Parts: sequence; C-alpha cells; structure tokens
Amino acid sequence: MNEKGLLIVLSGPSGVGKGTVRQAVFSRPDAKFEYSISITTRKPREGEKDGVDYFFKTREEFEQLIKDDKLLEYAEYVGNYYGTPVDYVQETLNAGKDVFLEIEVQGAKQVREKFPDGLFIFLMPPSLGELQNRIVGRGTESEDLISNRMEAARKEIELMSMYDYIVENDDVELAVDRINAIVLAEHHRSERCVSKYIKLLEVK
Ligand SMILES: Nc1nc2c(ncn2[C@@H]2O[C@H](COP(=O)(O)OP(=O)(O)O)[C@@H](O)[C@H]2O)c(=O)[nH]1
Ligand SMILES: Nc1ncnc2c1ncn2[C@@H]1O[C@H](COP(=O)(O)OP(=O)(O)O)[C@@H](O)[C@H]1O
Repeated sequence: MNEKGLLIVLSGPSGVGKGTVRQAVFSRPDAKFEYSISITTRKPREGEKDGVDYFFKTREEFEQLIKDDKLLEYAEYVGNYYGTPVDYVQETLNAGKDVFLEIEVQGAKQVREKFPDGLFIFLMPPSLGELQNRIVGRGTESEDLISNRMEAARKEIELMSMYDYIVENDDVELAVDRINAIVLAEHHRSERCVSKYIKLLEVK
C-alpha cells in the first residue's frame, strides 16, 4: 500500500519573505515536494503565467469554487481571494508525495483544522524593524498603509503558537536549509520510517 505524503504549510506575516523563500525551496535541484499552485482573483503581474504562478480566476468563478467545496482553504487578502485546490492536494498526498503550500495565516489556520497532522512552519522576521524594512523595500505600500500593515503583522505573529516550527528568515538560503532539515526530521520520526527499519530485525 502506498503511504500518504506529508502536507507542509509555510506561512507567516505579510512581508516576511514567504514567496521569496518558497521560490528558493523550489530552485534547489533536489527539491522533493510538489508545489500546490493556488487559485486567485488578483490580476496577473508582468511575467506571471496562468497555471504556473497561479490559476487566475474571476470573482464569480472563485465564488463558485467555494460553493462547490473545491477549496481546502481560502482567504481574502488585500481585496482579492486566494485559495488552495483541494482535489490536487488530496490526490498528490494519496500518491505518496509531499505537498508544499505557501499561504497567508488565515488560510493556514483552516488547513490546521482539516489536517492536524500536517507540518506547519511559521516564517519569522529577525525583528519587527526588519519586517518593516522589507515591507517598505518591496515598494507596494504607501506610507499610511505601512503602519496598518505593521499592526496587521503583529496580529499575524500572535498566531505563531499554533505552528510546529518557527523558522527565522534572516537569510533566504539558511531559511531553506532549516525547512529542509525540519521536513527530513519529520519523515524520520514518522511510523513509515520506523516500520521500514523494524523489518530489518525480521531478517535472521
Ligand atoms: N490563504 C491563502 N493565501 C495564499 C494562497 N496563495 C498565496 N497566498 C498568500 O497571499 C498573499 C499575497 O500573495 P501575492 O498576491 O502573490 O503577493 P506577494 O505579497 O508578493 O506574495 C501571500 O501572503 C501569499 O502567501 C492561498 O492559496 N491561500
Ligand atoms: N532573508 C531576507 N533578507 C532580506 N530581504 C528579504 C529576505 N527574504 C525576503 N526578503 C525581501 O522582503 C520582501 C518581502 O518578501 P516576500 O517574499 O514578498 O514576502 P511575503 O511573501 O511573505 O509577503 C521582498 O522585497 C524580498 O525580496
């Protein structure tokens, strides 16, 4: 029988570097996870491709997916919907492959309820000052929005106690090393691994 894969959820406050770290995770030639491409109603940015970066949908299409129970989780973020396709996640886990989600904190909370055995990793900035620098540096927010963002970030950071691991994103490549080490350790801790080695004792 095929063992199920592990559901890995990377989340954290807005601007901490989730997207950057996720891209770095998948740039490693030895990346072993399947990335779940999210569905969104936001407009594609320059260079983004439908079905590669996101599945781009209208609000009507997205709301139909909610009604049809096609989303594992969804959230509204800065005026747009974002959600995870449930069929892809289930099928890939059932095929024994690990699935990697990079989602904001409200969505991660919903996944925790449905997949309590998932591996939940919270990305932390080295400091709130550095988080602010990254939000400002990204250049997508105006002055007064930045203080709103920082207020929202504090609330998002309060949710970190529901995660299994906290990873500091001081340096992108170091954060990727930490995530890979956590996933490896989780696999070695699992029943699947123990039962494999127990079999060695059965050989006389
Ligand atoms: N809940 C949820 N959040 C998502 C999903 N996909 C992406 N996000 C989050 O949505 C936020 C906005 O993403 P995006 O529009 O690509 O802009 P970014 O801020 O440059 O990463 C980020 O925090 C992502 O982690 C999803 O399927 N579900
Ligand atoms: N380890 C890091 N050190 C310095 N800057 C970083 C680091 N990780 C990400 N950044 C920068 O911080 C900003 C926010 O990153 P992004 O990946 O968009 O965050 P999120 O997806 O969490 O909102 C970007 O400008 C990115 O280049």
